[in-house]
Amino acid sequence: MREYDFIAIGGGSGGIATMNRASEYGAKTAVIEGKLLGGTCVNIGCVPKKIMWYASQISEAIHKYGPDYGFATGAHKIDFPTLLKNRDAYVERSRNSYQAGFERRNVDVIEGFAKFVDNHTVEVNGELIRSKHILIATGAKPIRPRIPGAKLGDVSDTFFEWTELPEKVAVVGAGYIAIELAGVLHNLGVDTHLYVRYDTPLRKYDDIIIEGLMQEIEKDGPMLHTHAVSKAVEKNEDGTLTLHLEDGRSEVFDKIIWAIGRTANIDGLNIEATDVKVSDKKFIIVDEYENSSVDGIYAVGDVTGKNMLTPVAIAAGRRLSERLFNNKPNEKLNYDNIPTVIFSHPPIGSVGLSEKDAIEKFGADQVKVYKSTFASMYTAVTAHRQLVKMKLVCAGEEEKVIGLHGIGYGVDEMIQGFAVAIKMGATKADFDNTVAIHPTGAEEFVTMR
Ligand SMILES: Cc1cc2nc3c(=O)[nH]c(=O)nc-3n(C[C@H](O)[C@H](O)[C@H](O)COP(=O)(O)OP(=O)(O)OC[C@H]3O[C@@H](n4cnc5c(N)ncnc54)[C@H](O)[C@@H]3O)c2cc1C
Ligand SMILES: NC(=O)c1ccc[n+]([C@@H]2O[C@H](COP(=O)([O-])OP(=O)(O)OC[C@H]3O[C@@H](n4cnc5c(N)ncnc54)[C@H](O)[C@@H]3O)[C@@H](O)[C@H]2O)c1
Repeated sequence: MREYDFIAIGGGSGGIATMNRASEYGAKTAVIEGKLLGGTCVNIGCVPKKIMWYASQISEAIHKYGPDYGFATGAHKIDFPTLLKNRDAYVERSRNSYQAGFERRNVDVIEGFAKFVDNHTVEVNGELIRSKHILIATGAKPIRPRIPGAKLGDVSDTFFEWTELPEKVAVVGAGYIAIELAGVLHNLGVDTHLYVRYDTPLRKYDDIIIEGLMQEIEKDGPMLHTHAVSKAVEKNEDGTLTLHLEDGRSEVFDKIIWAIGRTANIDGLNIEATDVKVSDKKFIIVDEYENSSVDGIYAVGDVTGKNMLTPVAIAAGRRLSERLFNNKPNEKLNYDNIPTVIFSHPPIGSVGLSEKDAIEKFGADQVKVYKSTFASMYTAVTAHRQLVKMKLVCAGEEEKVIGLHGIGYGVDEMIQGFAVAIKMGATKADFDNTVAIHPTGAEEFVTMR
C-alpha cells in the first residue's frame, strides 16, 4: 500500500495549490485526478470562458464601436474553428504547465478516480492509498432542472464542446454563468435569449449593478425574458428545441443552456465509508480552518459551497498547508471582502457589502453611500454610449469603505487594487487623498462627492 503525508482528491485549483504548498515544507504528497489536471477553471471554466469573452469583446469593438472610430463596417465574420483551435491550444498549454511544478516539488500525480475505503484510505484503480491527511477538492458540477427534456439542453461543461456557433440560443439562469455565457454569445452575433425567474438577473448584487446591467440589456440585448419558469423542453423533427414555460410561453431554439447553479461533486467518492458530514445540498461541511467532521480529512474549494472562485480555493488550500506543515496553527482564510468580477458586457466588479447588506448590518444611520454615473469615454464618441456606474458604501463616522461596486468598461481590471485598500481598512478620506489617474474610469472611485 502506498503511504503519504497528504493527498488531494481532485487536481483542480484547490487540490494542486494545497499539495504544492505542503510539499514545499517537506510533506510527501500526491494529487489524484480522475479527468484533466487543472480541473474546472483551466479546462471548462475561467480560462476558456475568458478567451471566449475576449473574442466577444473584439467582436463588439469591430461591430459596435469600430464604425464611429472610422473603421469600416461589413463582413467581419468570426471564424469559430480558429477561435476554438487557439483557445484549446492555450488551455492545453496551461494544463501542461503544472507538470514542471510537480516535478520540482516531488508531488506525485495519480491518474484515476479515488473513492474512500475508510477515514484514512482511498482506492484508485484498484490500488489502496493511505494518507495521514486527506483533502477533498473534487469541485462542483452544473445542475439541470428536474423537468421533462432537461437532458436535451447543454450546461457550461458541454458549451465548451460546441464546434459551431448556433443561430439562436436560450440561456436559463440569473447568476455568473448565465450572464457571462449569454453576453459572449450575444456579442458573437448569436440571437441570444436570457430567461430569469424573477424581475432581473444577479439579484444578490448591489442595486447599482443590477440597474446598470438592466439598462444595457434593455438597450442592446440579449433578449431578456423575466418571470420565466421552465416547464419542459421538446425536441422537434428538424433537431431544434422548444422551451416551454409554466405560464404557457414557448420559443424554439437551436440550443438551450442551463446555468442555474452548481452542486458538490461527490458522486462516486463513497463518502459514506467515512464519517464526513455533508449538508442537505451535498456540500462537505467544514469549519473555518477547512476541517471536516473527521480528524485528518479537510475540504477546500467548490466542494464546500463557499465562494466558488478559483483564487478562493487556492488561498484556502495554501493556508491549510501552512497550518498543517509550517507550524502556523492559526492560519486560515478570512472570507470577508473577497473581490469578484463578472465578465459581462460591460464587466462588473464588486468587493465587500452591498448597500442593502450594509444597512442591515450597521443600520441606515451608520451607512453613507457615494455614487457616480458617467459615459465611458471609450464609447462616448460612438452611437452606442455606454454608462459606467459606481458606488462606494461607507460605514461609521470615519466613513470606512466597506463596499465598492462598479459596472462599466474596464471595471474588471480596476477592482483588485481597491480590494487591497479595503482589506487594509481604507476610509473615504484615504480614497480622496489619493491623486487620480486621468483620463481613466477608475479615477472616479477617488473623486466621488
Ligand atoms: C463556466 C465557469 C466559469 C468560471 N469562471 C470563473 C472565473 O472567471 N473566475 C473564478 O475565480 N472562478 C470561475 N469559475 C469557478 C472556478 O472554476 C471554481 O471555483 C474552481 O475551479 C474550483 O476549484 P476546485 O479545486 O474546488 O474544483 P475543480 O477545479 O472543479 O477541480 C476538481 C477536480 O476534481 C476532480 N475529481 C472529482 N472527483 C474526483 C475523484 N473521485 N477522484 C479524482 N478526481 C476527482 C475533477 O475531475 C476536477 O478536475 C468558473 C466556473 C465555471 C463552471
Ligand atoms: N467570473 C467568475 O468569477 C465566475 C464565473 C462563473 C462562475 N463562477 C462561480 O461559479 C458559481 C456557479 O455559477 P452559476 O452561475 O451556475 O450559479 P449562481 O449561483 O451564481 O447562479 C445561479 C442562478 O440560477 C438561478 N436559478 C436557480 N434555479 C433556477 C431555475 N430552476 N430556473 C432558472 N433560474 C434558476 C438562481 O436564482 C441564480 O441566480 C458562481 O456562484 C461563482 O462563484 C464565477
